[in-house]
Amino acid sequence: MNAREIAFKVLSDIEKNKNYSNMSINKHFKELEIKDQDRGFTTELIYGVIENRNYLDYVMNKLSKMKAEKMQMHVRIFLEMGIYQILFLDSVSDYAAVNETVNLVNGFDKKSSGFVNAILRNVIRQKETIAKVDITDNIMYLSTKYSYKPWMIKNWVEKFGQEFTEDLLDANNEKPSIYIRVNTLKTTREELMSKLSDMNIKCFKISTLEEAIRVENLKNIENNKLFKDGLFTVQDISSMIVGKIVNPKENSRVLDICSAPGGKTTHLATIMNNTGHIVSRDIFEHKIKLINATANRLGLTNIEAQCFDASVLDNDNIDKFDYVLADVPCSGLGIIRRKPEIKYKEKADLKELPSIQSKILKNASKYVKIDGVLVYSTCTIQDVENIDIINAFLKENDNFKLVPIDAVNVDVDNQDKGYLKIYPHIHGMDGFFIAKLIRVR
Ligand SMILES: C[S@@+](CC[C@H](N)C(=O)[O-])C[C@H]1O[C@@H](n2cnc3c(N)ncnc32)[C@H](O)[C@@H]1O
Repeated sequence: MNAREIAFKVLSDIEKNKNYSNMSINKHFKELEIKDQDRGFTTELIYGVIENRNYLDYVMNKLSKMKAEKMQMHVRIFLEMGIYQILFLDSVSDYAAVNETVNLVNGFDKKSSGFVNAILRNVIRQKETIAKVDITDNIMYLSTKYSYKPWMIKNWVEKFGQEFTEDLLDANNEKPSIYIRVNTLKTTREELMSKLSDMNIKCFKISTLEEAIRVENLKNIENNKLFKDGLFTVQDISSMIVGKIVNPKENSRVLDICSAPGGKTTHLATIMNNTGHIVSRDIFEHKIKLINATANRLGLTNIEAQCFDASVLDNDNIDKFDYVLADVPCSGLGIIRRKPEIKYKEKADLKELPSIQSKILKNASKYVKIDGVLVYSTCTIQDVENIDIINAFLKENDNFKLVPIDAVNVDVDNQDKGYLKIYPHIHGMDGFFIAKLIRVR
């Protein structure tokens, strides 16, 4: 199967089955045995189309009487793929973009190929004029140009201002770097970098985190021998910072109440040098095996994975833990670079989150011993899911207080106050919120 065909299959799967892009890509790449040289282009095409869908449909609508939202799904996706290649990919000639797309349509639905061919040729002919977004309303202009639901742009412009929002939108369209976390139980950063370099993988040390490496050209990770041997885990810097802030001592008792697939849990277990005991919970049974698989691969034996709903109070574990991490479910608006489909979430879909987050935080606090640490984190930049949750919690729980964060030097404006607000365009990493509290009595 060629790269464009696979991209079409993945895009259809994401749309039909509401799957996350990264999961659908992994699943299809595994099942379809894609050639190594096709992985990059296929991934770029999939992410490019999702990232720019509103804009691509806007361009399409300028040329077609039948509007994008009325088209059959497959015809629209073929057109989005073709227009994306013409307007965004310098590496693909206009001729190839049209011909390859039309060939694909022919094999799928012959009667639509003339229509697709005509639209794509018109895109090429009128490139200069149709590529421009001619919308005067600021919110609609930005939500078309950058492809977002208008409510998100409106929310950010009101909250952060125009310049901040545009910088954020630009950063969200950038390709995120890949970072790996060294399994310090099995190797050192230097040794791992040298082994990766032998595989022609470019490595760069991250000065602020001693276990972090930025890598380039690391493909087909699950089949990489060093990965299979458990020498590293793929994890963004922001997520590693959460582990650094919890920073559990050896032999302590830790509870991670929303822990699948286990990125932060395995980091905590490593920081503890595989001593003590970590109870790693998640509400989904099928995700528990992901935690166990990663722990096994990394050679960690101090993790006990359990299926448990964090919104239900577990009376058996009150006051039992030295450290509790609540890495709660959230809107994900800080990780749009990695999951661009988040741009199209409806406001209503996210309405319930703050009350779930508050409930989970409240329960999490009950498991913390006196003098114990409670860390709350999200991968979103929305105050309603972040600092507002913490402030409301502190109002009702004066036995907890925020404590200055000194494990990292990231958000100098806030970390002395006990929390970090991380933004992709300011800090060059996933957007996160992390608060550190201690139980004082
Ligand atoms: C942000 S993710 C956690 C990521 C994880 N800490 C890591 O670093 O790999 C949030 C997790 O919370 C889980 N979750 C959602 N609702 C939950 C609940 N009520 N109780 C426990 N886990 C829940 C989700 O299944 C998801 O795996």
